[in-house]
Amino acid sequence: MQAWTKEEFEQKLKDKGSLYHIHHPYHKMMHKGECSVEQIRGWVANRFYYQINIPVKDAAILANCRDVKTRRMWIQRIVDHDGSIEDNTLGGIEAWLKLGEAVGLNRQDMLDEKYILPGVRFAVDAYVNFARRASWQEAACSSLTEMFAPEIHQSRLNTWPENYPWIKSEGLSYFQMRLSQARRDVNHGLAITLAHFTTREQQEHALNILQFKLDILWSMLDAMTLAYQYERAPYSQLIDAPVYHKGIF
Ligand SMILES: O=C(O)c1cc(C(=O)O)c2c(n1)C(=O)C(=O)c1cc(C(=O)O)[nH]c1-2
Repeated sequence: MQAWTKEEFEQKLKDKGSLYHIHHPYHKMMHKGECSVEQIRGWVANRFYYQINIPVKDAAILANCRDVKTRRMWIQRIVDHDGSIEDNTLGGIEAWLKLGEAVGLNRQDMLDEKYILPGVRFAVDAYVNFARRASWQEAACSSLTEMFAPEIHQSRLNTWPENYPWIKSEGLSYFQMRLSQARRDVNHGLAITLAHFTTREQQEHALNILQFKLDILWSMLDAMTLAYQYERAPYSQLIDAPVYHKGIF
C-alpha cells in the first residue's frame, strides 16, 4: 500500500481528535457546569497521578534517545512539570497541587496518592511503561494527544469561573501555563512523527499508538465516572472507605 503524503498523514493524526477525551461524558458534564464538588475533587485528585508521571515518562524517553538535538529540546518538558531551581520557577506539578488546594483538597492527601483509583493508576502506568520500552520516536508520537489539549485547557479557563465560582481563581494557572507549552511540544512531537513514520505500514502503526494514548485518557475518565458519578468505586459496596494499592516498584 502506498504511503500517505506528509500532509495526508498529519491530517489522519489530527482526525483522531474526534476521539479525544474532551468528548467523554465526564468532561462534557464538567464543561457544562454540572459536576458536583465531589466530582471536581475526584477528577483533580486522580489527574494528579497523570501529572506526576508525565516527567517520569519524559525521562524514560530521554533515556532511550541517543540524539542530542532531540534530548536538548525534550528535556524542557521535564523542567516544565518539575520546575527549575536555577530559574526559581515552580512547575506544573506544583501548579496542579495549587489547583487541588483551590478545589478544597488536602495537599498531603494528594501527595500520598490517597484517592487514586486503581483504573486510573493502571491507565497512567501503561503510558509510562510504554515510554520505557518503545523507541523514542514511538513515545514522541504517543504524546500527540497534546495536539488537542489547548482547546480543553482554554475551555476550562473560559467556563470554570462562572460555573464553579467556589474554585479559587489562582487554582486555574496550570491551564493557562499549558496553553503555550502544549503548542511548542506539539510542534516538536509532530515533526519527529512525520519524519520517522514514512511507509504506510509505519504510518498506520503511528495511528495505532495515538489510539493507544486516547484509550488511556478515556479509560481514566471511565474509572472516575464509575466512582464519582455512579458511586461504584471499587469495593465501595463492601467497605465504607476503600483503600487501594499504592504503586509497586
Ligand atoms: O488536561 C488535559 O486534558 C490534558 C491532556 C493531555 C494529553 O492529551 O495527554 C496532557 C495534558 N493535559 C497536560 O497538561 C500535559 O502536560 C500533558 C503532557 C502530555 C504528554 O503526553 O506528554 N499530555 C498532556
